Amino acid sequence: MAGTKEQVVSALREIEDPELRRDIVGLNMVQSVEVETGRATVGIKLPRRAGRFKEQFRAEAVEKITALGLEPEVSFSIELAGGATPEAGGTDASASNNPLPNVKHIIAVGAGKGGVGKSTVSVNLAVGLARAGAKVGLMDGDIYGPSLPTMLGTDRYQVKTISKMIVPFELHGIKAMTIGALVEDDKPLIWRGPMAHGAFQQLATQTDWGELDYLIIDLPPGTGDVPLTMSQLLPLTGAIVVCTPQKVAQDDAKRAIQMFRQLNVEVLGLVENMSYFIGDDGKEYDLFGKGGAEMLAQQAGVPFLGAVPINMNLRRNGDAGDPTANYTGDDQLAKELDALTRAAVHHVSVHVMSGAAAGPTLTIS
Ligand SMILES: Nc1ncnc2c1ncn2[C@@H]1O[C@H](COP(=O)(O)OP(=O)(O)OP(=O)(O)O)[C@@H](O)[C@H]1O
Repeated sequence: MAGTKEQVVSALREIEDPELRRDIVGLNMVQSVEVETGRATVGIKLPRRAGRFKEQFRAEAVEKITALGLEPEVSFSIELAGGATPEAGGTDASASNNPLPNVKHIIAVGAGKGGVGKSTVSVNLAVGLARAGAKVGLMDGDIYGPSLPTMLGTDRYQVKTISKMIVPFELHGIKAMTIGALVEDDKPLIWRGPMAHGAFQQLATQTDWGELDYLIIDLPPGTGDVPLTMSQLLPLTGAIVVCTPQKVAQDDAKRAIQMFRQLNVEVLGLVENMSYFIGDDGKEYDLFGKGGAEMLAQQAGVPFLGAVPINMNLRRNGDAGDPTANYTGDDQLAKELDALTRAAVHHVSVHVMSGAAAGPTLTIS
């Protein structure tokens, strides 16, 4: 006897999204299933991200339905909810007002407090994503105190422009640009509101980023002009907030989460940096009280992306402008950074799949 509708649904549950590692029924991709007179008609709706898996899903669905003794008819649609591309969070990355239409995901890395490791997380996330095969750009949005010239070693290179566009540095497998490369060394960077806006805008839109899977933006600490400019200018996928375990850092992180929410930017997750220290005796020391950020994440209802320990190689390689060495010279550190990268990608995907976030809608006057 030919299969029933329930059997078709349970067969479709065996088809897994290769990126999210969840089944297509659980991910709400299967929109309709009809079984009538020996024929199963299935409608599958894919978010744009998953469009490339269409033929793979079709082949699997056809095979499974045929095995149930039914004639398969499988149709697909690609989701562009309300004209917005879920790939760019709630905002419309294909709209004419998007200055970076060739960038799939823009992720800001912020912190309520200075010195907690925002730039360290930004750089290592960017390099980690690139090492996993993504096309990645890293923009130093910290226009007041750029760290990327040191952390990436860009000070060894000259900035070039072609047709008035800044050519980003290509190093450590990523493209990068920083205000530090455009101004004189050691000069204090004092920007009034409109100038800060202009500097950020120029870096974001006059750098020739080309096609990117991810553009990571390292923000200045705190809740000032730059995040506002950014949320007005760019269709962000979301933001990652970095904090250290101490109570004061968490209070500031709470403010940063609140700020992103007010700007209508999805908080993709919280990272606890300088979480603990592993001594030469192999013991773990919780210098600052590990675990606070995870609790804060729970309270604030945001994902916890992971903990990065205090690690001397991380500091040394940061000072030497060699982030690649974090992934090649210290297995434990590489494992921790890889886990962080994977968690970030996972939460980007989950957020994009949900298509839930309303993106920034303000425009610059
Ligand atoms: N987990 C860590 N282990 C060891 N050193 C670290 C770690 N995280 C950051 N550092 C070091 O601490 C210093 C400050 O880090 P970083 O510049 O990333 O912080 P930030 O939050 O971006 O600072 P700012 O507020 O100045 O922008 C750097 O020298 C960096 O190498």
